[in-house]
Amino acid sequence: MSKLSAAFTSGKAFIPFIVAGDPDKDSTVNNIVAMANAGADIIELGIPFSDPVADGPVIQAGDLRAFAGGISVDGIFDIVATARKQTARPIVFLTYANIPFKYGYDKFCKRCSELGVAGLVIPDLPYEEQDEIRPFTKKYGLDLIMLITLNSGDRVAKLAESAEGFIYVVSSEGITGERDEFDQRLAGLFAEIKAHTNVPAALGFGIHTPQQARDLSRFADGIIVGSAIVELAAQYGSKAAPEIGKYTAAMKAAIK
Ligand SMILES: O=P(O)(O)OC[C@@H](O)[C@@H](O)c1c[nH]c2ccccc12
Repeated sequence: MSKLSAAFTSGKAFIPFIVAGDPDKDSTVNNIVAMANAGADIIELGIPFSDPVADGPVIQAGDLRAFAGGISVDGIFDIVATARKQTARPIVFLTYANIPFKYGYDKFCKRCSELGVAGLVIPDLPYEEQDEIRPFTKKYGLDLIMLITLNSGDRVAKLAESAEGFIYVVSSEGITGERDEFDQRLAGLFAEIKAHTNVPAALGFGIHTPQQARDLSRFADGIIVGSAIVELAAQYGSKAAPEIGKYTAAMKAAIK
């Protein structure tokens, strides 16, 4: 079984997101280790990008802090290598398609597999263009994470059937960021996905409170949170690890 799918076997999974290099490499390592020690089941590490079309203001600000700290893709690989000495928890990259393309698909995926990065979430990679990178994710044993939204319509079946690791269900239209209400149709979307695959499906976009996480995990196999954590990184800077750890523990406890 894929390492990512296995992270869902002992209950609901909590999947926190941070921006790599926000505000520097050492802090990112500390934040990864804090989230792992606090019970994160998978860690989603964002590779900052100059044109992050799906990122809301909180994550864009994290990207800018990371750029100001001089982050690079190789610097991000260094972060993972250092974190790996302290935790074996699965890591996935959230990356826009241009980054592995420019780095070179083969070299990028090879480096990921050497460091134990288990999968890639590529929000701007259309289903029809997956074939460009899939030979390389396959070659190096990485899971290519499918994104499914309420607007996926009749593509839900083929997306679910080609899924590996886990499925990222996007809760809402638009950009990342905290929300107070969620679409009533989400439970039905999960049911539809489950009719096509046994690959676990996690929900992200807008979730920030333990109560929301608890409610939504009635039908979602996992809960993904980004902006609320990146906000802690903004507030506490290089001293954010204990705060991020506390938040992770509270969210994990809510969905257990
Ligand atoms: O920030 P939120 O609303 O908690 O959503 C998670 C999200 O940040 C993270 O998974 C993510 C960051 N950038 C993205 C771009 C597309 C899809 C998802 C993401």
